[in-house]
Amino acid sequence: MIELQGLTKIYGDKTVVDDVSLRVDSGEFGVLIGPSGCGKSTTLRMINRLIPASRGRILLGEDDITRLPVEQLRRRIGYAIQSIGLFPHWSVAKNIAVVPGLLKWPKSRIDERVDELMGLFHLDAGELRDKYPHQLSGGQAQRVGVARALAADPEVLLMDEPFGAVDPLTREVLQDELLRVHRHTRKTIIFVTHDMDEALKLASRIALLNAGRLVQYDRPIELLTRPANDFVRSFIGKADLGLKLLSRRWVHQYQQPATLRGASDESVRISGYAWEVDKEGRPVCLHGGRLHAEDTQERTGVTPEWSATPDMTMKEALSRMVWFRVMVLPVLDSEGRLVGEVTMHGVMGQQPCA
Ligand SMILES: Nc1ncnc2c1ncn2[C@@H]1O[C@H](COP(=O)(O)OP(=O)(O)OP(=O)(O)O)[C@@H](O)[C@H]1O
Repeated sequence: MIELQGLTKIYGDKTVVDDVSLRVDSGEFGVLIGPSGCGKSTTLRMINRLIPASRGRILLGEDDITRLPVEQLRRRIGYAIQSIGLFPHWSVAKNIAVVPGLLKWPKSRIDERVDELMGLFHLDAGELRDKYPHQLSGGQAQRVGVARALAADPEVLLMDEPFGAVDPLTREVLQDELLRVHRHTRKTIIFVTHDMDEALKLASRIALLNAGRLVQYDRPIELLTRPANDFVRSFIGKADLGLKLLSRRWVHQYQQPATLRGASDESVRISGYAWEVDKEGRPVCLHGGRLHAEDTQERTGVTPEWSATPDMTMKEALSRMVWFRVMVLPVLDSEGRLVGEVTMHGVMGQQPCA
């Protein structure tokens, strides 16, 4: 657990971190986000004691970090940064082993730990152990940087825009890997980014800073649905707030009972469409339910793409509705049987169930 209490940093007459208080519980994935210059990196550097705080306290578990010997702090807090900072003349293995080496672990334990971490990050130890940083791809170098930060099994991992310099595809892969490693290790993470999509994907809690002050500290869904003020609204809402929101919601939250062909004429009249299913309960086609009046085709064959599953995000379901020009998607179980439907009308008007 990391707790910041009234954390403040003043340079000259400028307060760059201003009375920030927040707590990241054990095993949580906290993300610091905000516009350039809002004080994210300065906050992280104070936590790591790379720079001293002007006021306030930082607790690591029960301990005030200013009272911990520096080598204990380095062991308990891992640090990974965008520029990676790998030593260019050291091999991958030696780079990963920096902190265990400082802690004077026996060689056999260090070797074992290096292999374990390379495995965790899908780095082929046979091929890469003795390579030098300039022989790695950007994604591989980032993995080595994060593996190095985890080498001494710290309680907390601080990450300052670690994926800022890699291409978007590699970035997504690295994000997925980090989520997997987080699930596996349950480390407490504090991650700095200025990319809202990255924050929404990774965070269990997001701290939004502006001009050194903490504006809102909340779960991603709360930030999206209950922004504390206009600054939050404009920071998250600039591009595609609605779609971001639907990327955190799931089909099963919007799912309704399907209207079947042969149901009472009244229910078919109200919904304007009905599903025809085969003997096993798999949908065969939809009668009605198209977006446009010119789509006069009465019976529309159901394909695997034109359907949803309960664990699909509503963003993807909506995208499919738009692509197939339909008002409604069948929701299928793993056997392809019709278990419900989601509708455009439901997305617009209905509060999702918990
Ligand atoms: N050593 C320093 N002396 C004076 N001002 C500093 C110093 N270090 C940082 N600052 C100022 O503190 C403010 C916060 O900087 P910081 O690097 O924490 O911002 P950030 O939110 O991480 O920004 P970015 O997203 O651009 O990396 C900036 O205005 C910066 O110019």
